[in-house]
Amino acid sequence: MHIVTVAEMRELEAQADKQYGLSSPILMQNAGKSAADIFIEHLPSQQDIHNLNILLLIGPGNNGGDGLVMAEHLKNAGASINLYHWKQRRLIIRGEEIESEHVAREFEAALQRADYIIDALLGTGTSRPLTEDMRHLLQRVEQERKRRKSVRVVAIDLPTGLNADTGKVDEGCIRADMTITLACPKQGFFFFPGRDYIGELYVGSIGLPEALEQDLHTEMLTTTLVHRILPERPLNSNKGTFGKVMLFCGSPPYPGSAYLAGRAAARVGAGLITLAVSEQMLPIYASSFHEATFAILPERATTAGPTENETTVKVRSLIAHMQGYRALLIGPGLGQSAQTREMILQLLEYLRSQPREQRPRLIIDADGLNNLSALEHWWTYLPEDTVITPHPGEMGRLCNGHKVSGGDIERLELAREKAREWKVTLVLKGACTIIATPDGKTRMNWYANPALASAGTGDVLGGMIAGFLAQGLAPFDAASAGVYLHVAAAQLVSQETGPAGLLASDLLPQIPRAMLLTTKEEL
Ligand SMILES: NC(=O)C1=CN([C@@H]2O[C@H](COP(=O)(O)OP(=O)(O)OC[C@H]3O[C@@H](n4cnc5c(N)ncnc54)[C@H](O)[C@@H]3O)[C@@H](O)[C@H]2O)[C@H](O)CC1
Ligand SMILES: [K+]
Repeated sequence: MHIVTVAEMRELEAQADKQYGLSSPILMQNAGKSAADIFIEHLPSQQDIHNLNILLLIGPGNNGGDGLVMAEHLKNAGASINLYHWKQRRLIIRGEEIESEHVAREFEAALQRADYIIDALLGTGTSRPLTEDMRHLLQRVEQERKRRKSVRVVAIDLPTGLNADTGKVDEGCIRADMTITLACPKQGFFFFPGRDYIGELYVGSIGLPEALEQDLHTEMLTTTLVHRILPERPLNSNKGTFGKVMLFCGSPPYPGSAYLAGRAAARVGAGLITLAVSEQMLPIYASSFHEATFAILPERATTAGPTENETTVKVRSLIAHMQGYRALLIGPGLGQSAQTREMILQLLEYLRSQPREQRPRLIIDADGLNNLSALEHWWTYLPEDTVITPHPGEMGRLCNGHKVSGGDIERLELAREKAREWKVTLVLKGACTIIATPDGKTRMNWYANPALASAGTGDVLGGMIAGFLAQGLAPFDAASAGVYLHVAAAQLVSQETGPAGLLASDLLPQIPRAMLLTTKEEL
Protein backbone atom coordinates (compact mmCIF):
# COMPACT_ATOMS: atom_id res chain seq x y z
CA MET A 1 0.00 0.00 0.00
CA HIS A 2 1.45 3.31 -1.10
CA ILE A 3 1.70 6.43 1.00
CA VAL A 4 1.08 9.65 -0.93
CA THR A 5 1.58 13.38 -0.71
CA VAL A 6 -1.31 15.66 -1.65
CA ALA A 7 0.34 16.40 -5.01
CA GLU A 8 0.72 12.66 -5.72
CA MET A 9 -2.92 12.06 -4.82
CA ARG A 10 -4.04 14.80 -7.19
CA GLU A 11 -1.90 13.36 -9.95
CA LEU A 12 -3.39 9.88 -9.38
CA GLU A 13 -6.88 11.33 -9.69
CA ALA A 14 -5.96 13.30 -12.79
CA GLN A 15 -4.44 10.22 -14.44
CA ALA A 16 -7.45 8.09 -13.48
CA ASP A 17 -9.62 10.52 -15.42
CA LYS A 18 -7.23 10.91 -18.34
CA GLN A 19 -6.26 7.27 -18.84
CA TYR A 20 -9.35 5.42 -17.64
CA GLY A 21 -12.19 7.93 -17.83
CA LEU A 22 -12.65 7.72 -14.06
CA SER A 23 -13.95 11.22 -13.50
CA SER A 24 -14.13 12.90 -10.13
CA PRO A 25 -17.88 12.12 -9.63
CA ILE A 26 -17.22 8.42 -10.28
CA LEU A 27 -14.34 8.36 -7.81
CA MET A 28 -16.48 10.18 -5.28
CA GLN A 29 -19.27 7.62 -5.61
CA ASN A 30 -16.71 4.87 -4.98
CA ALA A 31 -15.20 6.79 -2.06
CA GLY A 32 -18.51 7.37 -0.30
CA LYS A 33 -19.64 3.78 -0.78
CA SER A 34 -16.35 2.39 0.46
CA ALA A 35 -16.36 4.69 3.51
CA ALA A 36 -19.90 3.56 4.40
CA ASP A 37 -18.96 -0.12 4.00
CA ILE A 38 -15.90 0.26 6.23
CA PHE A 39 -17.89 2.18 8.81
CA ILE A 40 -20.59 -0.51 8.98
CA GLU A 41 -18.07 -3.37 8.95
CA HIS A 42 -16.26 -1.96 12.00
CA LEU A 43 -19.23 -1.15 14.18
CA PRO A 44 -18.85 -2.75 17.60
CA SER A 45 -20.91 -5.95 17.79
CA GLN A 46 -23.38 -4.47 20.27
CA GLN A 47 -24.29 -1.64 17.89
CA ASP A 48 -27.00 -2.07 15.26
CA ILE A 49 -26.90 0.37 12.35
CA HIS A 50 -30.72 0.66 12.54
CA ASN A 51 -30.46 2.24 15.98
CA LEU A 52 -27.67 4.66 15.16
CA ASN A 53 -27.98 8.38 14.94
CA ILE A 54 -25.32 9.86 12.70
CA LEU A 55 -24.52 13.52 12.20
CA LEU A 56 -22.43 14.31 9.13
CA LEU A 57 -20.59 17.64 8.88
CA ILE A 58 -20.39 18.48 5.19
CA GLY A 59 -17.73 20.81 3.75
CA PRO A 60 -17.74 22.86 0.55
CA GLY A 61 -15.51 20.64 -1.62
CA ASN A 62 -15.15 17.02 -2.66
CA ASN A 63 -14.55 15.86 0.91
CA GLY A 64 -18.05 17.06 1.63
CA GLY A 65 -19.15 15.27 -1.54
CA ASP A 66 -17.74 11.99 -0.19
CA GLY A 67 -19.69 12.64 3.00
CA LEU A 68 -22.95 13.07 1.09
CA VAL A 69 -22.50 9.80 -0.82
CA MET A 70 -21.59 8.03 2.42
CA ALA A 71 -24.71 9.46 4.09
CA GLU A 72 -26.93 8.04 1.37
CA HIS A 73 -25.47 4.55 1.85
CA LEU A 74 -25.75 4.76 5.63
CA LYS A 75 -29.37 5.88 5.29
CA ASN A 76 -30.11 2.94 2.99
CA ALA A 77 -28.48 0.63 5.54
CA GLY A 78 -30.99 1.87 8.12
CA ALA A 79 -29.21 4.63 10.10
CA SER A 80 -30.88 7.85 11.11
CA ILE A 81 -29.03 10.58 9.21
CA ASN A 82 -28.61 14.28 9.94
CA LEU A 83 -26.59 16.55 7.65
CA TYR A 84 -25.05 19.89 8.47
CA HIS A 85 -23.72 21.86 5.48
CA TRP A 86 -21.13 24.09 7.06
CA LYS A 87 -20.83 26.78 4.40
CA GLN A 88 -24.54 27.32 3.80
CA ARG A 89 -25.43 26.63 7.43
CA ARG A 90 -28.11 24.23 6.24
CA LEU A 91 -29.35 21.51 8.52
CA ILE A 92 -31.24 18.50 7.24
CA ILE A 93 -32.72 16.21 9.85
CA ARG A 94 -33.79 12.84 8.44
CA GLY A 95 -34.36 14.34 5.03
CA GLU A 96 -36.21 17.44 6.28
CA GLU A 97 -34.62 20.83 5.80
CA ILE A 98 -34.77 22.94 8.97
CA GLU A 99 -35.78 26.55 8.60
CA SER A 100 -32.85 28.90 8.97
CA GLU A 101 -34.04 30.57 12.17
CA HIS A 102 -34.15 27.16 13.93
CA VAL A 103 -30.89 25.80 12.61
CA ALA A 104 -28.73 26.79 15.61
CA ARG A 105 -31.11 25.23 18.13
CA GLU A 106 -31.80 22.09 16.09
CA PHE A 107 -28.12 21.61 15.38
CA GLU A 108 -27.46 21.53 19.13
CA ALA A 109 -30.19 18.94 19.55
CA ALA A 110 -28.80 16.82 16.68
CA LEU A 111 -25.34 17.01 18.17
CA GLN A 112 -26.60 15.87 21.54
CA ARG A 113 -28.44 12.91 19.98
CA ALA A 114 -25.59 11.75 17.73
CA ASP A 115 -23.84 8.43 18.33
CA TYR A 116 -21.38 9.21 15.56
CA ILE A 117 -20.18 12.51 14.13
CA ILE A 118 -18.65 12.24 10.71
CA ASP A 119 -16.14 14.87 9.72
CA ALA A 120 -16.48 15.41 5.97
CA LEU A 121 -15.58 19.09 6.19
CA LEU A 122 -12.17 19.33 4.56
CA GLY A 123 -9.75 16.83 3.05
CA THR A 124 -6.69 17.22 0.89
CA GLY A 125 -7.95 20.54 -0.49
CA THR A 126 -7.28 22.38 2.76
CA SER A 127 -5.38 25.44 1.63
CA ARG A 128 -5.25 27.78 4.61
CA PRO A 129 -5.75 27.91 8.37
CA LEU A 130 -9.27 26.92 9.41
CA THR A 131 -11.76 29.76 9.66
CA GLU A 132 -12.86 30.74 13.18
CA ASP A 133 -16.29 29.51 12.29
CA MET A 134 -15.05 26.01 11.45
CA ARG A 135 -12.82 25.91 14.53
CA HIS A 136 -15.85 26.77 16.61
CA LEU A 137 -17.89 23.98 15.02
CA LEU A 138 -15.16 21.42 15.71
CA GLN A 139 -14.82 22.73 19.24
CA ARG A 140 -18.52 22.07 19.83
CA VAL A 141 -17.99 18.48 18.65
CA GLU A 142 -15.08 18.12 21.05
CA GLN A 143 -17.14 19.46 23.95
CA GLU A 144 -19.90 17.00 23.16
CA ARG A 145 -17.43 14.14 23.11
CA LYS A 146 -16.12 15.21 26.50
CA ARG A 147 -19.67 15.38 27.83
CA ARG A 148 -20.66 11.95 26.45
CA LYS A 149 -17.79 9.49 26.26
CA SER A 150 -19.76 7.21 23.93
CA VAL A 151 -19.73 9.70 21.01
CA ARG A 152 -17.27 8.76 18.31
CA VAL A 153 -15.77 11.01 15.66
CA VAL A 154 -14.99 9.52 12.26
CA ALA A 155 -12.86 11.53 9.82
CA ILE A 156 -13.31 11.05 6.09
CA ASP A 157 -9.98 11.04 4.28
CA LEU A 158 -8.36 12.98 7.13
CA PRO A 159 -9.26 14.97 10.22
CA THR A 160 -10.14 18.50 9.17
CA GLY A 161 -7.25 20.85 9.88
CA LEU A 162 -4.53 18.20 9.61
CA ASN A 163 -1.89 18.93 6.98
CA ALA A 164 -1.80 15.76 4.89
CA ASP A 165 1.82 16.36 3.83
CA THR A 166 3.47 17.40 7.08
CA GLY A 167 1.31 16.11 9.93
CA LYS A 168 1.08 19.61 11.38
CA VAL A 169 -2.35 20.45 12.78
CA ASP A 170 -4.43 23.61 12.91
CA GLU A 171 -5.35 24.73 16.42
CA GLY A 172 -8.98 23.86 15.60
CA CYS A 173 -8.24 20.27 14.58
CA ILE A 174 -9.76 17.57 16.81
CA ARG A 175 -8.73 13.96 17.23
CA ALA A 176 -10.67 11.37 15.25
CA ASP A 177 -11.48 8.02 16.82
CA MET A 178 -11.33 6.54 13.35
CA THR A 179 -10.05 7.86 10.02
CA ILE A 180 -11.26 6.31 6.80
CA THR A 181 -8.74 7.60 4.31
CA LEU A 182 -9.37 7.26 0.61
CA ALA A 183 -7.20 5.40 -1.90
CA CYS A 184 -3.90 5.75 -0.03
CA PRO A 185 -2.72 6.79 3.45
CA LYS A 186 -1.38 10.32 3.36
CA GLN A 187 2.23 11.09 4.26
CA GLY A 188 1.28 13.48 7.10
CA PHE A 189 -0.39 10.65 9.05
CA PHE A 190 3.03 9.23 9.89
CA PHE A 191 4.38 12.32 11.59
CA PHE A 192 3.57 14.08 14.81
CA PRO A 193 1.43 15.72 15.96
CA GLY A 194 -0.80 14.44 13.11
CA ARG A 195 -0.20 10.77 13.97
CA ASP A 196 -2.01 11.31 17.25
CA TYR A 197 -5.12 12.71 15.53
CA ILE A 198 -5.88 9.78 13.21
CA GLY A 199 -7.23 7.19 15.65
CA GLU A 200 -7.79 3.81 14.02
CA LEU A 201 -6.79 4.00 10.38
CA TYR A 202 -8.72 2.33 7.55
CA VAL A 203 -8.14 2.73 3.85
CA GLY A 204 -11.15 2.90 1.52
CA SER A 205 -10.99 2.11 -2.16
CA ILE A 206 -11.93 4.70 -4.76
CA GLY A 207 -11.40 2.20 -7.57
CA LEU A 208 -8.04 3.43 -8.87
CA PRO A 209 -6.39 0.92 -11.20
CA GLU A 210 -3.20 -0.46 -9.61
CA ALA A 211 -1.13 0.42 -12.66
CA LEU A 212 -1.46 4.11 -11.79
CA GLU A 213 0.58 3.60 -8.64
CA GLN A 214 3.67 2.24 -10.36
CA ASP A 215 5.67 5.45 -10.02
CA LEU A 216 5.08 5.78 -6.27
CA HIS A 217 8.03 4.84 -4.10
CA THR A 218 6.75 5.15 -0.56
CA GLU A 219 4.94 2.24 1.01
CA MET A 220 3.26 1.55 4.31
CA LEU A 221 4.33 -1.59 6.12
CA THR A 222 1.28 -3.83 6.23
CA THR A 223 0.54 -7.41 7.15
CA THR A 224 0.09 -8.23 3.48
CA LEU A 225 3.45 -6.75 2.53
CA VAL A 226 5.30 -8.54 5.31
CA HIS A 227 3.53 -11.81 4.59
CA ARG A 228 4.74 -11.56 0.99
CA ILE A 229 8.30 -10.87 2.16
CA LEU A 230 8.69 -13.59 4.79
CA PRO A 231 10.96 -16.45 3.77
CA GLU A 232 9.45 -19.80 2.82
CA ARG A 233 9.89 -22.71 5.23
CA PRO A 234 10.29 -25.72 2.93
CA LEU A 235 9.68 -29.16 4.47
CA ASN A 236 12.98 -30.41 3.19
CA SER A 237 15.22 -28.09 5.19
CA ASN A 238 17.99 -28.14 7.77
CA LYS A 239 19.58 -25.42 9.85
CA GLY A 240 21.83 -24.46 6.95
CA THR A 241 18.74 -23.62 4.89
CA PHE A 242 17.89 -20.72 7.16
CA GLY A 243 21.32 -19.24 7.46
CA LYS A 244 23.87 -18.58 10.17
CA VAL A 245 24.13 -15.29 12.04
CA MET A 246 27.32 -14.03 13.66
CA LEU A 247 26.96 -11.38 16.35
CA PHE A 248 29.78 -9.11 17.38
CA CYS A 249 27.92 -7.53 20.28
CA GLY A 250 28.07 -7.17 24.06
CA SER A 251 30.83 -6.17 26.46
CA PRO A 252 31.21 -6.43 30.25
CA PRO A 253 28.92 -3.47 31.09
CA TYR A 254 26.32 -4.53 28.49
CA PRO A 255 26.17 -8.33 28.30
CA GLY A 256 22.39 -8.41 27.73
CA SER A 257 22.63 -6.89 24.24
CA ALA A 258 24.19 -9.94 22.63
CA TYR A 259 21.75 -12.23 24.40
CA LEU A 260 18.70 -10.24 23.24
CA ALA A 261 19.92 -9.74 19.68
CA GLY A 262 21.02 -13.35 19.32
CA ARG A 263 17.78 -14.80 20.60
CA ALA A 264 15.78 -12.40 18.40
CA ALA A 265 17.70 -13.63 15.34
CA ALA A 266 16.80 -17.18 16.31
CA ARG A 267 13.18 -16.23 16.94
CA VAL A 268 12.71 -14.95 13.37
CA GLY A 269 13.86 -18.32 12.13
CA ALA A 270 17.61 -18.16 11.46
CA GLY A 271 19.25 -21.59 11.56
CA LEU A 272 22.24 -20.99 13.81
CA ILE A 273 23.34 -18.15 16.05
CA THR A 274 26.95 -17.58 16.99
CA LEU A 275 28.13 -15.00 19.49
CA ALA A 276 31.67 -13.68 19.10
CA VAL A 277 32.73 -13.15 22.70
CA SER A 278 35.81 -12.96 24.85
CA GLU A 279 36.62 -15.86 27.22
CA GLN A 280 35.71 -13.57 30.07
CA MET A 281 32.14 -13.15 28.77
CA LEU A 282 31.56 -16.74 27.72
CA PRO A 283 30.14 -18.09 31.03
CA ILE A 284 27.40 -15.45 31.03
CA TYR A 285 26.05 -16.46 27.65
CA ALA A 286 26.77 -20.17 27.91
CA SER A 287 24.53 -20.42 30.96
CA SER A 288 21.64 -18.39 29.53
CA PHE A 289 21.59 -19.04 25.77
CA HIS A 290 21.89 -22.78 25.32
CA GLU A 291 21.08 -22.82 21.62
CA ALA A 292 23.92 -20.46 20.66
CA THR A 293 27.41 -21.42 19.58
CA PHE A 294 30.42 -19.24 20.29
CA ALA A 295 33.38 -17.78 18.49
CA ILE A 296 35.75 -17.27 21.40
CA LEU A 297 38.04 -14.34 20.83
CA PRO A 298 41.48 -14.81 22.42
CA GLU A 299 41.90 -12.55 25.45
CA ARG A 300 45.62 -11.92 25.40
CA ALA A 301 47.93 -11.65 22.45
CA THR A 302 49.80 -14.82 23.33
CA THR A 303 49.36 -16.18 19.81
CA ALA A 304 50.37 -12.97 18.17
CA GLY A 305 53.47 -12.91 16.06
CA PRO A 306 55.93 -10.03 16.32
CA THR A 307 53.87 -7.80 14.00
CA GLU A 308 50.42 -8.64 15.34
CA ASN A 309 48.71 -6.94 18.19
CA GLU A 310 45.83 -8.31 20.26
CA THR A 311 43.21 -6.57 18.13
CA THR A 312 44.44 -8.15 14.94
CA VAL A 313 44.50 -11.59 16.55
CA LYS A 314 40.93 -11.22 17.72
CA VAL A 315 39.72 -10.03 14.33
CA ARG A 316 41.57 -12.86 12.59
CA SER A 317 39.91 -15.33 14.91
CA LEU A 318 36.47 -13.84 14.26
CA ILE A 319 37.01 -13.88 10.50
CA ALA A 320 38.10 -17.51 10.65
CA HIS A 321 34.81 -18.36 12.36
CA MET A 322 32.74 -16.32 9.94
CA GLN A 323 33.11 -18.53 6.89
CA GLY A 324 29.69 -19.68 5.70
CA TYR A 325 27.79 -17.08 7.73
CA ARG A 326 25.09 -15.14 5.89
CA ALA A 327 24.61 -12.26 8.32
CA LEU A 328 26.76 -10.28 10.71
CA LEU A 329 25.41 -7.92 13.35
CA ILE A 330 27.89 -5.44 14.77
CA GLY A 331 27.19 -3.09 17.59
CA PRO A 332 24.69 -3.60 20.37
CA GLY A 333 26.46 -3.26 23.73
CA LEU A 334 29.97 -3.21 22.28
CA GLY A 335 31.12 -0.08 24.09
CA GLN A 336 33.43 2.47 22.55
CA SER A 337 36.96 1.52 23.52
CA ALA A 338 39.80 2.21 21.11
CA GLN A 339 40.28 -1.55 20.65
CA THR A 340 36.62 -2.09 19.78
CA ARG A 341 36.74 0.69 17.20
CA GLU A 342 39.87 -0.77 15.68
CA MET A 343 38.28 -4.20 15.54
CA ILE A 344 35.23 -2.80 13.77
CA LEU A 345 37.41 -1.06 11.21
CA GLN A 346 39.44 -4.20 10.52
CA LEU A 347 36.24 -6.23 10.16
CA LEU A 348 34.81 -3.70 7.71
CA GLU A 349 38.03 -3.74 5.73
CA TYR A 350 37.85 -7.51 5.49
CA LEU A 351 34.20 -7.44 4.40
CA ARG A 352 34.92 -4.85 1.73
CA SER A 353 37.70 -7.02 0.36
CA GLN A 354 35.41 -10.03 -0.12
CA PRO A 355 33.25 -10.74 -3.16
CA ARG A 356 29.64 -9.80 -2.52
CA GLU A 357 28.22 -13.33 -2.65
CA GLN A 358 30.83 -14.70 -0.26
CA ARG A 359 30.58 -12.28 2.60
CA PRO A 360 27.86 -12.06 5.22
CA ARG A 361 25.30 -9.27 4.88
CA LEU A 362 26.06 -6.60 7.45
CA ILE A 363 23.86 -4.75 9.91
CA ILE A 364 25.32 -2.11 12.22
CA ASP A 365 23.48 -0.79 15.23
CA ALA A 366 24.05 1.13 18.47
CA ASP A 367 27.71 1.28 19.53
CA GLY A 368 28.72 0.04 16.10
CA LEU A 369 27.32 3.33 14.81
CA ASN A 370 28.63 5.39 17.71
CA ASN A 371 32.15 4.12 17.03
CA LEU A 372 31.85 4.92 13.36
CA SER A 373 30.35 8.37 13.81
CA ALA A 374 33.62 9.58 15.34
CA LEU A 375 35.28 9.11 11.94
CA GLU A 376 35.30 11.55 9.09
CA HIS A 377 33.27 10.19 6.13
CA TRP A 378 32.53 7.06 8.15
CA TRP A 379 30.22 5.64 5.51
CA THR A 380 33.08 5.12 3.09
CA TYR A 381 34.25 2.26 5.37
CA LEU A 382 31.08 0.22 4.80
CA PRO A 383 30.69 -2.66 2.37
CA GLU A 384 27.81 -2.51 -0.10
CA ASP A 385 24.32 -3.57 1.08
CA THR A 386 24.85 -2.56 4.68
CA VAL A 387 21.83 -1.95 6.90
CA ILE A 388 22.14 0.64 9.67
CA THR A 389 19.54 1.14 12.41
CA PRO A 390 20.10 4.43 14.26
CA HIS A 391 17.68 5.90 16.78
CA PRO A 392 17.39 9.70 16.59
CA GLY A 393 20.35 10.27 18.95
CA GLU A 394 22.64 7.96 16.96
CA MET A 395 21.39 9.47 13.71
CA GLY A 396 22.30 12.91 15.06
CA ARG A 397 25.85 11.72 15.76
CA LEU A 398 26.11 10.17 12.30
CA CYS A 399 25.04 13.54 10.86
CA ASN A 400 27.74 15.57 12.60
CA GLY A 401 25.65 16.46 15.62
CA HIS A 402 22.57 17.58 13.66
CA LYS A 403 19.49 17.36 15.91
CA VAL A 404 17.13 14.63 14.73
CA SER A 405 13.57 14.38 16.00
CA GLY A 406 11.74 11.21 16.94
CA GLY A 407 8.60 12.00 14.97
CA ASP A 408 8.62 15.18 12.85
CA ILE A 409 8.27 15.33 9.09
CA GLU A 410 11.90 16.54 8.73
CA ARG A 411 12.96 12.95 9.46
CA LEU A 412 11.61 11.76 6.15
CA GLU A 413 13.72 13.95 3.90
CA LEU A 414 16.75 13.37 6.12
CA ALA A 415 16.34 9.58 5.95
CA ARG A 416 15.95 9.65 2.18
CA GLU A 417 18.87 12.01 1.63
CA LYS A 418 21.23 10.12 3.93
CA ALA A 419 20.34 6.64 2.63
CA ARG A 420 21.30 7.93 -0.81
CA GLU A 421 24.47 9.72 0.31
CA TRP A 422 25.70 6.92 2.57
CA LYS A 423 24.57 4.14 0.18
CA VAL A 424 22.95 2.16 2.99
CA THR A 425 19.55 0.75 3.86
CA LEU A 426 18.73 3.17 6.63
CA VAL A 427 16.30 2.28 9.40
CA LEU A 428 15.60 5.54 11.19
CA LYS A 429 13.92 4.45 14.39
CA GLY A 430 11.20 6.45 16.11
CA ALA A 431 7.51 6.21 16.92
CA CYS A 432 6.86 5.62 13.21
CA THR A 433 10.08 4.10 11.91
CA ILE A 434 11.28 5.02 8.41
CA ILE A 435 13.22 2.66 6.17
CA ALA A 436 14.98 4.24 3.19
CA THR A 437 17.20 2.77 0.47
CA PRO A 438 20.00 4.26 -1.62
CA ASP A 439 17.79 4.07 -4.72
CA GLY A 440 15.01 6.20 -3.27
CA LYS A 441 12.49 3.67 -1.95
CA THR A 442 10.87 4.30 1.40
CA ARG A 443 8.69 2.28 3.72
CA MET A 444 7.09 3.61 6.87
CA ASN A 445 5.67 1.82 9.84
CA TRP A 446 2.24 2.82 11.05
CA TYR A 447 1.99 1.08 14.38
CA ALA A 448 3.64 2.78 17.31
CA ASN A 449 3.80 1.36 20.80
CA PRO A 450 5.16 3.39 23.73
CA ALA A 451 5.93 0.14 25.54
CA LEU A 452 8.87 -0.24 23.13
CA ALA A 453 10.54 2.82 24.64
CA SER A 454 12.62 0.71 27.03
CA ALA A 455 16.19 -0.56 27.17
CA GLY A 456 17.14 -3.48 24.98
CA THR A 457 14.27 -3.33 22.49
CA GLY A 458 16.63 -1.92 19.85
CA ASP A 459 18.93 -4.92 20.33
CA VAL A 460 15.97 -7.18 19.62
CA LEU A 461 15.22 -5.28 16.40
CA GLY A 462 18.85 -5.51 15.27
CA GLY A 463 18.83 -9.25 15.88
CA MET A 464 15.57 -9.73 14.00
CA ILE A 465 16.89 -7.93 10.93
CA ALA A 466 20.12 -9.96 11.09
CA GLY A 467 18.03 -13.14 11.31
CA PHE A 468 16.12 -12.18 8.17
CA LEU A 469 19.31 -11.26 6.32
CA ALA A 470 20.64 -14.71 7.16
CA GLN A 471 17.55 -16.22 5.57
CA GLY A 472 18.41 -14.50 2.32
CA LEU A 473 16.07 -11.50 2.41
CA ALA A 474 17.29 -8.41 0.60
CA PRO A 475 18.35 -5.64 3.01
CA PHE A 476 15.21 -3.54 2.40
CA ASP A 477 12.91 -6.51 2.98
CA ALA A 478 14.85 -7.79 5.99
CA ALA A 479 14.62 -4.33 7.57
CA SER A 480 10.91 -4.06 6.71
CA ALA A 481 9.99 -7.45 8.14
CA GLY A 482 12.06 -6.74 11.25
CA VAL A 483 10.52 -3.33 11.91
CA TYR A 484 6.95 -4.46 11.35
CA LEU A 485 7.17 -7.65 13.39
CA HIS A 486 9.04 -5.90 16.21
CA VAL A 487 6.03 -3.63 16.82
CA ALA A 488 3.61 -6.48 16.14
CA ALA A 489 5.32 -8.52 18.88
CA ALA A 490 5.07 -5.50 21.19
CA GLN A 491 1.33 -5.25 20.45
CA LEU A 492 0.95 -8.86 21.51
CA VAL A 493 2.80 -8.18 24.78
CA SER A 494 0.74 -5.01 25.36
CA GLN A 495 -2.52 -6.91 24.92
CA GLU A 496 -1.61 -8.56 28.21
CA THR A 497 0.36 -5.89 30.02
CA GLY A 498 -0.70 -2.52 28.60
CA PRO A 499 1.48 0.32 27.29
CA ALA A 500 4.13 0.23 30.06
CA GLY A 501 6.44 -2.22 31.73
CA LEU A 502 7.49 -4.24 28.70
CA LEU A 503 10.89 -5.93 29.07
CA ALA A 504 12.81 -6.35 25.84
CA SER A 505 12.99 -10.09 26.54
CA ASP A 506 9.15 -10.24 26.65
CA LEU A 507 9.21 -9.59 22.91
CA LEU A 508 11.18 -12.74 22.14
CA PRO A 509 8.50 -15.42 22.55
CA GLN A 510 5.95 -13.19 20.77
CA ILE A 511 8.03 -12.86 17.59
CA PRO A 512 7.09 -16.26 16.11
CA ARG A 513 3.45 -15.59 17.03
CA ALA A 514 3.56 -12.21 15.30
CA MET A 515 4.96 -13.93 12.19
CA LEU A 516 2.22 -16.55 12.33
CA LEU A 517 -0.45 -13.87 12.61
CA THR A 518 0.68 -12.22 9.38
CA THR A 519 -0.79 -15.25 7.66
CA LYS A 520 -4.06 -14.97 9.56
CA GLU A 521 -5.16 -11.53 10.63
CA GLU A 522 -4.45 -7.83 10.59
CA LEU A 523 -2.53 -6.74 13.69
N1 LIG B 1 -10.59 14.93 -6.50
C1 LIG B 1 -11.09 13.73 -6.64
O1 LIG B 1 -11.17 13.21 -7.71
C2 LIG B 1 -11.55 13.01 -5.47
C3 LIG B 1 -11.47 13.55 -4.20
N2 LIG B 1 -11.95 12.94 -3.14
C4 LIG B 1 -12.14 13.64 -1.90
O2 LIG B 1 -11.99 15.00 -2.10
C5 LIG B 1 -11.12 15.59 -1.20
C6 LIG B 1 -10.37 16.67 -1.83
O3 LIG B 1 -11.34 17.48 -2.43
P1 LIG B 1 -11.16 19.03 -2.74
O4 LIG B 1 -12.43 19.51 -3.29
O5 LIG B 1 -9.93 19.21 -3.54
O6 LIG B 1 -10.85 19.65 -1.33
P2 LIG B 1 -11.62 19.69 0.06
O7 LIG B 1 -12.91 19.02 0.01
O8 LIG B 1 -10.65 19.22 1.06
O9 LIG B 1 -11.84 21.23 0.34
C7 LIG B 1 -11.84 22.20 -0.67
C8 LIG B 1 -12.80 23.31 -0.34
O10 LIG B 1 -12.60 23.80 0.95
C9 LIG B 1 -12.24 25.16 0.91
N3 LIG B 1 -11.23 25.37 1.92
C10 LIG B 1 -9.94 25.05 1.85
N4 LIG B 1 -9.32 25.36 3.00
C11 LIG B 1 -10.26 25.86 3.82
C12 LIG B 1 -10.25 26.36 5.14
N5 LIG B 1 -9.11 26.37 5.83
N6 LIG B 1 -11.35 26.79 5.69
C13 LIG B 1 -12.49 26.77 4.99
N7 LIG B 1 -12.60 26.32 3.71
C14 LIG B 1 -11.49 25.88 3.14
C15 LIG B 1 -11.79 25.41 -0.49
O11 LIG B 1 -11.95 26.75 -0.84
C16 LIG B 1 -12.67 24.47 -1.27
O12 LIG B 1 -13.96 25.05 -1.43
C17 LIG B 1 -10.27 14.47 -0.69
O13 LIG B 1 -9.76 14.72 0.58
C18 LIG B 1 -11.25 13.33 -0.73
O14 LIG B 1 -12.03 13.33 0.45
C19 LIG B 1 -12.58 11.62 -3.30
O15 LIG B 1 -12.22 10.79 -2.31
C20 LIG B 1 -12.44 10.94 -4.58
C21 LIG B 1 -12.06 11.65 -5.70
K1 LIG C 1 -12.40 15.34 6.73
